[in-house]
Amino acid sequence: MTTQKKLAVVALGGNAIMQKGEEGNIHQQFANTRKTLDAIMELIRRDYRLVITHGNGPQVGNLFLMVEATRDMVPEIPLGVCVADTQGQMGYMIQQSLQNRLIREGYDRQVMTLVTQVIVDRNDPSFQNPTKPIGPFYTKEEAEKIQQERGWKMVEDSGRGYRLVVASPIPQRILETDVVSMLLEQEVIVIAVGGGGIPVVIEPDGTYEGVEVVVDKDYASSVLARDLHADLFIVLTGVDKIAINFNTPNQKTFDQLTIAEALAYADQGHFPPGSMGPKVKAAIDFLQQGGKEVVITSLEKVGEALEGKNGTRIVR
Ligand SMILES: NC(=O)OP(=O)(O)O
Repeated sequence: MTTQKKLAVVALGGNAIMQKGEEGNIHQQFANTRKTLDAIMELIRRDYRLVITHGNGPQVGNLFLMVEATRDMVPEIPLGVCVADTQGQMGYMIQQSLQNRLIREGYDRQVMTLVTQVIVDRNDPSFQNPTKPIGPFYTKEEAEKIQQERGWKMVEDSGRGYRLVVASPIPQRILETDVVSMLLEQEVIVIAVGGGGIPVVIEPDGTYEGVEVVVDKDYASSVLARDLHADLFIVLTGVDKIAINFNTPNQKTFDQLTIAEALAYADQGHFPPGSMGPKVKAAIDFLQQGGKEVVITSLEKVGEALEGKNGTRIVR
C-alpha cells in the first residue's frame, strides 16, 4: 500500500531524556521521555508518517562507567554493544510511553523500535581523534584527575562541564533503511537509529562487524532522513532557535538561515562541536543531498515551528 502522507524524521537528544543536574535514574528518564512526547504528538496530530531517532550520550556514558566499574566481576561489554544496549533500553522507554499516550488519546497507531546498525568507514580519521562527548559532566579538576588516573580523553563540552570523549566516525548508511521504509508504508511509527545507530564496518567478504565508537545521532538521523526522502527533518535541541553570539548581550536568533549563511557562521565558530555544530551540519547535509525541509527548534516549540511561527528553518 502506498501512502501520500508526509514523512517526518524527528531527532531527540539523549540529554532531553537524562538531564544535566538529575541523578538520571530510570524513573526520571521515563518521566522525561513522557514529557518529550508532547512534541511528538504535535506531528501525530498533523497525521505525519513518523520516524523518531534519539541520542544516547548521557546513557551510553553511564553504561561505559558501569562496565569499567565491574570489569573485575563480569565480562566487559565493548562500547559498540553499549550503544546497542542503550538503543534497546531507550527505544523501550519511548515505545511504551508513546503507546500509552496514543491509547489515552484514542489513536490507533502502532509503534516499533528497530535495532538499527549504521555503517562507518574503518579508515575514518575519527578513530584516531575522539570527538564525541558522552556520559556525566565533571568539573575541570575532576576531569583532570580522571584523565590522569584512567588515561581517558576529557574535553570541555559547550560550557556545560567536562566529559569523556570517544571516537565518532561519520555515518555512511543505515543498514535497515529498507525495513524502516516498509514499516512506514504501513504507517507504523518507527523508533530507529537510537544512539546514532549501532556502529559497524563492512568486512572484505561483505559481512558486518561492530566497532567501538558512538556515532552522532544528528548525522545518522540526517542520513536516514535523506535515504527515506523525508519531507521534513526536525532536529530538537535545548533552544527555540539557532543563535549567533549565543548567551551574550549580542545574541541574535534566526527564523531562517540559508546554507551559505549557516556555513559562514559555522566557520566563525558560532556553532560549537558537541551542541549546535553537529545539528547545523546534519541539517545542511540533508538539504545538500536532496532533502526538502529542516527545522531546528526546542521540544516545547515544535507545534509553533510546524506552523512557521518558531524555530529556525535552514533553506537552500
Ligand atoms: N549518539 C548521540 O549523538 O547522542 P547525544 O545526541 O545524546 O549526544
